[in-house]
Amino acid sequence: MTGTAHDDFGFEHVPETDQSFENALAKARAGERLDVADGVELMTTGTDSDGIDPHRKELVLEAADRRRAAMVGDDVTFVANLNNNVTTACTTGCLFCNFKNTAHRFETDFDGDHGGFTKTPAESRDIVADAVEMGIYEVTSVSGLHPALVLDEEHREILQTYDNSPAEVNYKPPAAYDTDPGTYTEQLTAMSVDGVHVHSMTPEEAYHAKRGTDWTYEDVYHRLADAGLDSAPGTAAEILVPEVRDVICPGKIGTDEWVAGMAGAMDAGLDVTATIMYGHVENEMHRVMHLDVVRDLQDRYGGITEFVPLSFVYQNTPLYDRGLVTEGASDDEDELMIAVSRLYLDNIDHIQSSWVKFGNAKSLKLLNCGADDLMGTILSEEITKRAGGGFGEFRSFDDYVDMITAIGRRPVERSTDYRIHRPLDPDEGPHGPTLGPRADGTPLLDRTGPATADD
Ligand SMILES: C[S@@+](CC[C@H](N)C(=O)[O-])C[C@H]1O[C@@H](n2cnc3c(N)ncnc32)[C@H](O)[C@@H]1O
Ligand SMILES: Nc1c(NC[C@H](O)[C@H](O)[C@H](O)CO)[nH]c(=O)[nH]c1=O
Ligand SMILES: N[C@@H](Cc1ccc(O)cc1)C(=O)O
Ligand code: SF4
Repeated sequence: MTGTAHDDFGFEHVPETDQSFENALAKARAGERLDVADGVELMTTGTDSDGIDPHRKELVLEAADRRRAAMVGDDVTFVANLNNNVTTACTTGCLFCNFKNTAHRFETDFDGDHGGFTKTPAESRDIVADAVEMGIYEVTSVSGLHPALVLDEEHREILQTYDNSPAEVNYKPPAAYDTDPGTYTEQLTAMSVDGVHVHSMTPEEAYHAKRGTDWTYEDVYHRLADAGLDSAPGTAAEILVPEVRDVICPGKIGTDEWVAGMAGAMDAGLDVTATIMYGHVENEMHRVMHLDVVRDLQDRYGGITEFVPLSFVYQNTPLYDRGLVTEGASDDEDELMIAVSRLYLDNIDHIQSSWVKFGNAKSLKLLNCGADDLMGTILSEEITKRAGGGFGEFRSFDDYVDMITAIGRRPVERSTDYRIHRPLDPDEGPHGPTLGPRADGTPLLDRTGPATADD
């Protein structure tokens, strides 16, 4: 629990169990499957009152670090990717989010500024083409739920029949807006430059792409894949416990819907990632219940390539403005989140340390707490920056090699699906990506200015 007392929100689920810390740790060390009570003991270090026991914390981190080495070895991986988000216009109003701008401010007859952006498919294509030319091979794209965004023209026709109650399906025609974002399929096709891997369409976006129809998630993800989608990000997960979602994102799809969306993507043959966004109003019981939902999903489908703990960036968010939180997760909480994710998720190979959320120093430390992947070059960042995070928008391959060799590990370029690995030799250089359609080892150069110094 972060910056608030346990009972502030009257939560039914609290971090109390009958298990002992010692028993939970023994199970973790022996490689036995953990249950929720074990996870809570490890996440809280089993203390009676609020606060982490520093010695016990080290024991948990050590167990997770050993598990990481046994599961995936000592390599630290990363990708050459670009974030290209299509629009910040959104109607959902999540209280942790400052990425979005209220959608009605983008309407042609709105008198005022919206402070965000919408890109046409042609603009998306130009941005991706430029980055592919530089050597990237993955584009990650997540967007607000713009009322004019639909799956395709067939979907638009269906939504137009809701003439009398367009609000019910959250639809408005593109003509109502200054900029037409096109359809999801048009955007994905536009971004599929030279076979670049397109990582897009969270379950929340897939829900938007099927609103007002009886289409299944599997249908919709099939059609998205035909348009160029290669894998789906498991954001929108936040905390997969209803009583927490009721506080931080009451307008969002529920836990069961998120699970159904991810399952549909995997049924359609796509890889997915999974995330948790923690360090706001939730407690350690919620975090471990979330891990349990993700592990169960992976048991049934097996298509989750990596788990990404996203530490809440609080500064510019409604949760902070309204006094519902006073800060984000502490260093101890971040370390234990990564470590318990590694120990609990015995069926997911890769745990990502997100340098956007943690900065260089902490993201490297987390590679010794159970994480094995250090994200990507991204070239552009809007979610964290708008929420008040200051860790920059770019890491070059040379930065990656320097950082990873500094902690005595081997830097390895990977494909998005982790199927291709290319180790980089620190004694050579300068380093650039080689796995992209136009990647010949030429170093990626920052187009956004130098990364912000963060440590
Ligand atoms: C900004 S949304 C965009 C995609 C889509 N609208 C959705 O909700 O799935 C993507 C994710 O960013 C993460 N995010 C948003 N605001 C954040 C914040 N202040 N701190 C950390 N993560 C945040 C959340 O996990 C969210 O699901
Ligand atoms: N793009 C962001 C990611 N993760 C994307 C990673 O590069 C990931 O490894 C790949 O997309 C799939 O394997 N994580 C963040 O925390 N923030 C991003 O902006
Ligand atoms: N871009 C998202 C994070 C994200 C994207 C894709 C993933 O597969 C995982 C995480 C953020 O910054 O919050
Ligand atoms: S998290 Fe996604 S759905 Fe929620 S307000 Fe932000 S952009 Fe909209």
